[in-house]
Amino acid sequence: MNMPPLVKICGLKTPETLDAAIRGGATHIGLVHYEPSPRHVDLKTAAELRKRAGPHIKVALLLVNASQQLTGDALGMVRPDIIQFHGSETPEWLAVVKRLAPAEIWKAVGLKDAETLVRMQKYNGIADRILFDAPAAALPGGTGTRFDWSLLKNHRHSMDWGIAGGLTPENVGEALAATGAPLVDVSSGVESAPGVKDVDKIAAFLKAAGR
Ligand SMILES: O=C(O)c1ccccc1N[C@@H]1O[C@H](COP(=O)(O)O)[C@@H](O)[C@H]1O
Repeated sequence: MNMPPLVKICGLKTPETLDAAIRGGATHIGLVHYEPSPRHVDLKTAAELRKRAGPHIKVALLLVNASQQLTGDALGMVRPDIIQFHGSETPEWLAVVKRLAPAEIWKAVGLKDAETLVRMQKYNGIADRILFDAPAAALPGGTGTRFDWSLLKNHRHSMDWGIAGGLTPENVGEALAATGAPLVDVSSGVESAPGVKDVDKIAAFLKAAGR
């Protein structure tokens, strides 16, 4: 029997929605610390949610082009299992953080075309996982936009990876069949309004993904 994919529910802001993700079998949750996002949580709230999540689910802290100071403060306060870099962070910066922080390093990459798959090789050996997302628009992510899944069809992955961008309870099965992704990440597809998570949609997404 095929193993179910890893599933990350991102952009959680409340204990109730965190509990729904855990109850439904999510393997990862994400906390967004990026002020322009409707899912932004301050570091105190992120630290409280991180504690509530407990040891059995992996917690990712999402940062976008954060300064050295903010990155250090955020890691010190929240102590995430994973740092998800979702901006234009360089491999050199990720390597510095990797040396200093006891956390996995994930790098989101906006998958525009086949050339992107070549360019992202610069993160090989540095990022612990690549997260393919739609190319950045007004916001660098969390916009509910899909990328062309067929770009990954015959790609030979040299790093651990996953997909994000416009996933919903309705299309996650198709996305998994098209890409064979070992991990799916959703944010706006399980919301009733921007930044407002819906516990029923969280449950439906986890079920549709096979959790
Ligand atoms: O969630 C956000 O607001 C966000 C802001 C800035 C960068 C990334 C963000 N979210 C991540 O984007 C992808 C796709 O999200 P969606 O499902 O299309 O809404 C996902 O990894 C989110 O964690």
